[in-house]
Amino acid sequence: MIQAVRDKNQTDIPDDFGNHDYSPYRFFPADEWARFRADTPLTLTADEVQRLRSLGDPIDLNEVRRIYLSLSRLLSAHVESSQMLFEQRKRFLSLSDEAKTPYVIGIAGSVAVGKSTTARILMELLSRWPSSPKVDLVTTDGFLYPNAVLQRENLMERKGFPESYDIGALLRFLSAIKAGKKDVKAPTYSHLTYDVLPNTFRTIDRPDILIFEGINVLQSRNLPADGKIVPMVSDFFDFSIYIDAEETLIHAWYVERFMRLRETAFRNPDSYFHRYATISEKEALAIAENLWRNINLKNLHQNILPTRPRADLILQKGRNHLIETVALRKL
Ligand SMILES: Nc1ncnc2c1ncn2[C@@H]1O[C@H](COP(=O)(O)OP(=O)(O)O)[C@@H](O)[C@H]1O
Ligand SMILES: CC(C)(COP(=O)(O)O)[C@@H](O)C(=O)NCCC(=O)O
Repeated sequence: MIQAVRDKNQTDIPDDFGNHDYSPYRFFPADEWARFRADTPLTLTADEVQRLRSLGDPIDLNEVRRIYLSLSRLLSAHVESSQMLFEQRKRFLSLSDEAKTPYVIGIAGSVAVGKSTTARILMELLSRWPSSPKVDLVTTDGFLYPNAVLQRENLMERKGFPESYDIGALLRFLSAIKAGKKDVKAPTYSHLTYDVLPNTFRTIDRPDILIFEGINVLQSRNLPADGKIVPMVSDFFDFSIYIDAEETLIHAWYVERFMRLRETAFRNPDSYFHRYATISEKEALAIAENLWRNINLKNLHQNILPTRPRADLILQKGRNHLIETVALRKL
């Protein structure tokens, strides 16, 4: 069974030139991957994992042990070597006042695939390594244009598509972070109001690691007609992760989450989706299916999945959000 998944995936992800004959990834079935945790201690408790997981994500301590301890060990090795290189370069160039810059990890994947849970678990685990006590997490939804702008530009049905983000603000944010600037402001988003929060920012002050999570973080931009070279979000990344699953599974997770939100968040009269808490189950299912098919699935096909081969590491999930295979870039 594992072998079948492995073989299928090996040809599923082509190399950078679209070649399906060999893959730039090395594929590890979850149980093999789990061995790389070596003697890394489990520093999270079952209660903490429960607090960190998103609605509908059944991740437990066993999954943290199986997948995330090895991953945090690998990432922390990357962070430590980049810190060592930074110190050596500083000595080599006799630079005494060079500001340390955060190590930036990007997390990409479809809506409802579970990016937030992965990001929060990694944040907690990485902050317990001595080399990176300060880890921050920023999500790209804060960089969406406000609903008023999306409505004016007829983009409400394109929320999450590249044109719905203020990409300039996003690049300015990452550029300030990577320049080692103090107190960089990150805009915030509310799933309750389904809108960016006006004049509400988080302050990011030179963390050791910044995790930057969102559906769009591995997208490249088309070159403008004037031939100017434009940066892309991933230019600021030191490491990137794509969370992957079969489309049918993500579809089910989206719809299940929508139906559970009807029992929880949508009951709040301030929720943008409050009206969906009171309609019949059949009507609500139709709305969820429609949102999935007309917005999120289209976005997955057109803009998210094509970025998967750009990731350094791919976590492939199966049923119940359990990770079955880890693909790590060899080159
Ligand atoms: N309409 C909503 N109301 C409240 N919370 C939501 C809503 N939609 C998504 N969320 C929450 O927002 C977070 C991000 O969701 P999403 O962007 O789909 O990414 P992912 O599922 O990959 O983390 C998740 O924790 C999810 O539970
Ligand atoms: C806000 C989102 C685009 C996710 O954005 P991200 O945090 O990945 O930048 C997504 O949750 C969303 O609202 N999609 C639009 C269709 C829907 O309501 O599901």
